[in-house]
Amino acid sequence: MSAAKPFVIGIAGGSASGKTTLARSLAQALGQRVALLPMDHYYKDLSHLPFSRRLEVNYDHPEALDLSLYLAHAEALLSGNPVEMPLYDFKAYTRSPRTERVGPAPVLVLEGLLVLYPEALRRMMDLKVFVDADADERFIRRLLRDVKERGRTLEGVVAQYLQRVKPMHQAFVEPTKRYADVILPGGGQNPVALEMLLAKALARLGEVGAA
Ligand SMILES: Nc1ncnc2c1ncn2[C@@H]1O[C@H](COP(=O)(O)OP(=O)(O)O)[C@@H](O)[C@H]1O
Ligand SMILES: Nc1ccn([C@@H]2O[C@H](COP(=O)(O)O)[C@@H](O)[C@H]2O)c(=O)n1
Repeated sequence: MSAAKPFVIGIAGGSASGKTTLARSLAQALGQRVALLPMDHYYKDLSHLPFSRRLEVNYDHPEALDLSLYLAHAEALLSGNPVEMPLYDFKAYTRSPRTERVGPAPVLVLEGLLVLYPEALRRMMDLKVFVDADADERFIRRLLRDVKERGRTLEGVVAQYLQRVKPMHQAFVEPTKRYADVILPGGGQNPVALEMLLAKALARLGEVGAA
């Protein structure tokens, strides 16, 4: 007997809106019942390019991501098969040589800047969430995070934000908000929103168990 189709939650939103925070809170609450596929790990492998050339890439354009591989991995998990998820190294601006095995689970969370961008991904989702936060708050969070965790400088974060992050957000990320079933204001630390998403996922798990 084949397993029931997973309940698929898509979590999109601008950079540093709180997508990862929300997805991790869901994963923590659901434990083994969740498979988490962060799109951040699916930036194209640029290990063939010298470091200086990697710095010139526009990482906020959909072309920077290996969306075909992301879609293939999401489809595999939806069909009950495990995947070897690439791991991305933000300090090296390329893929790490290591991968991480992600197994199928009753709840599949697809999280990332552009998860609502490809129609094929949207069609897979049972619940589409857009995490919203004011641009100034996102910028401040990103600045703190990128300097602390992603090996960036203050000047570098500011230049990248003005030249690429902001215009690409307006061109590719913000327009996907219209596809969302739920828009969560205030970022990824919204306990009421978390409770609501959990209730929806648990209700679906209950239905699956009863079938
Ligand atoms: N509601 C919030 N208030 C303040 N800081 C937050 C909030 N949500 C997330 N953060 C912090 O902002 C940074 C970016 O959050 P993250 O979840 O990584 O965003 P995203 O995945 O959307 O880029 C992290 O350092 C995180 O701890
Ligand atoms: N080498 C890279 C690859 C991506 N980025 C930035 O990551 C942002 C998306 O991740 P979030 O967790 O912030 O959603 C995106 O805005 C890219 O600019 C990077 O800086 N370097």
